Amino acid sequence: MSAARNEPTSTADTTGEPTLAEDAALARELADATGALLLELRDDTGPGRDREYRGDAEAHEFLVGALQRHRPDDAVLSEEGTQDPAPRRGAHRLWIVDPLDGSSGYGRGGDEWGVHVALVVDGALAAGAVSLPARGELADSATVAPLPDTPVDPERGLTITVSRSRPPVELRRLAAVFPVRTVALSAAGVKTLAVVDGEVDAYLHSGGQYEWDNAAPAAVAVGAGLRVTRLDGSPLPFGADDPYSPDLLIARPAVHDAILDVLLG
Ligand SMILES: Nc1ncnc2c1ncn2[C@@H]1O[C@H](COP(=O)(O)O)[C@@H](OP(=O)(O)O)[C@H]1O
Ligand SMILES: [Mg+2]
Repeated sequence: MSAARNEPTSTADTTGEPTLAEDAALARELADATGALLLELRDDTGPGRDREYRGDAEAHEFLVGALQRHRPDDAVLSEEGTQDPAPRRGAHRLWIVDPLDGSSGYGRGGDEWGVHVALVVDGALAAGAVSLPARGELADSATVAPLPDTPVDPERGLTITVSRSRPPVELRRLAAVFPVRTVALSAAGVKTLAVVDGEVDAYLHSGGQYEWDNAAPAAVAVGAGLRVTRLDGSPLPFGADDPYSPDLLIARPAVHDAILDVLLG
């Protein structure tokens, strides 16, 4: 992909590190630009595996190339990049990106796919953005609107979004305590923004994922005041040699507490 595509004009301050707001703005602009590339590619190709593979490869090439130009000193972990941990081990600043999350749905032609761009500083999530181009949604950790921490209504129960292909086994334990309605969606960013937008109460996943699947969604969710943890209540891992990420729960604090009370009780 050519470097002529619209990219942010801001660059890192050479006298010091970019601010979190600058990093969040860069994440947003690169997620948006990568999403525009994927929309164009989608419109130029027929549905199927070829579109899926080209989407993964071309989005990766564009996004990682742009990050290297804007933040040349930073390390990058991309789903489509090298899996060798040596170049990123111990990095002070590590970008974790999924150039195309929900790639099989992208190949088929639905709207449940997105672009994830996140920054981890010294092992802690610092900034991130999620673009859902086919849904016209774009959110970043610095400017996302806060979600009110409304208490759980025990009569109404909880609406929980889950993987379309791999729904979590924990649902059964929750359904024994609350009325639970599930909303199956593809792609981690799609599910997370459904929580951020207040369309559902929680996103629950178990059975595995990778850091690129949840880093940017988690950053946006935390920016909106949501709580993001593993199902045992511990923080999500970021920057490990093995990017496997076993499970997660994303919800506003009142809902997060109510769900963990059941799962840990
Ligand atoms: N059990 C599992 N093991 C590995 N990856 C998983 C997984 N469940 C979900 N994922 C990944 O998490 C992302 C969202 O999945 P889902 O839509 O099922 O919730 C997808 O990323 P990709 O589309 O980037 O591969 C998918 O591959
Ligand atoms: Mg993914």
